[in-house]
Amino acid sequence: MVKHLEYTTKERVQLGLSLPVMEAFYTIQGEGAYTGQAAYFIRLAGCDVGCVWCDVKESWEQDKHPVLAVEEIVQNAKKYPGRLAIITGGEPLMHDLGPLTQKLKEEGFHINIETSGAHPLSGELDYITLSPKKFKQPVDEVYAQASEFKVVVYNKADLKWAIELSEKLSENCKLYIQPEWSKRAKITPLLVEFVKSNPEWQLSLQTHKYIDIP
Ligand SMILES: C[S@@+](CC[C@H](N)C(=O)[O-])C[C@H]1O[C@@H](n2cnc3c(N)ncnc32)[C@H](O)[C@@H]1O
Ligand SMILES: Nc1nc2[nH]cc(C(=O)O)c2c(=O)[nH]1
Ligand code: SF4
Ligand SMILES: [Mg+2]
Repeated sequence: MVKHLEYTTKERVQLGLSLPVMEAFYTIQGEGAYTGQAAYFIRLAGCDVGCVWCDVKESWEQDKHPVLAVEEIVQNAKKYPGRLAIITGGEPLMHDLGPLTQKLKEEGFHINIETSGAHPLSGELDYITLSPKKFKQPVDEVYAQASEFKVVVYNKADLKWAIELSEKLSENCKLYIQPEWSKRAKITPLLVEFVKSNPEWQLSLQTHKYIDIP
């Protein structure tokens, strides 16, 4: 019998050949060590972490967003002059990032990921931003591989939690604390004092929100 070579959409997503994309846009990285650099953001849909203060809750339900072939995602990225791609979500590690990152690499992209670390790594990633969540904690592999650790601080107790978790990171991982956006007026002054007392940590602000760009 002849084997079917055509995959269903569901099978293509399982293999990472196609991915659900909520949005993709060319902007400036607003957070962390790459702040200020032009970047093409690919926001994959689907998240099972459920942060109460998540600023993109529309991304959570995978089925509400179109599924695109990775070739199409990369063709769209290539329309812009920058060659920094940032894969975010939703939780991008819920998907197999092998085929997408392979195509991006073929086109000369440097690839960063924004992740909660709640699922194992996949694909070829140049820079891993781990932003841990109490709602579903990171797996050990992501702690070990993280380039940058970016803890969103919603209340004062989160600072103690950030220090405890940072024990699991590699020695050269950069450490950031970032105010939760709705609490920024109250929390930012605390974070300034924290960084002054703990200079191995740096302050990350969501600068894109202050200047009202995507
Ligand atoms: C929307 S998440 C998507 C990627 C991944 N799910 C994660 O949480 O890292 C992108 C970044 O925004 C941060 N973030 C989300 N909501 C935020 C908020 N209300 N205030 C500050 N940072 C927030 C996350 O912690 C993460 O670093
Ligand atoms: N400009 C800009 N920078 C960002 N850095 C991380 C973002 C994200 O939502 O993952 C983000 C975003 O949504 N916009
Ligand atoms: S893990 Fe990221 S996308 Fe998912 S709910 Fe938390 S902040 Fe939002
Ligand atoms: Mg964002």
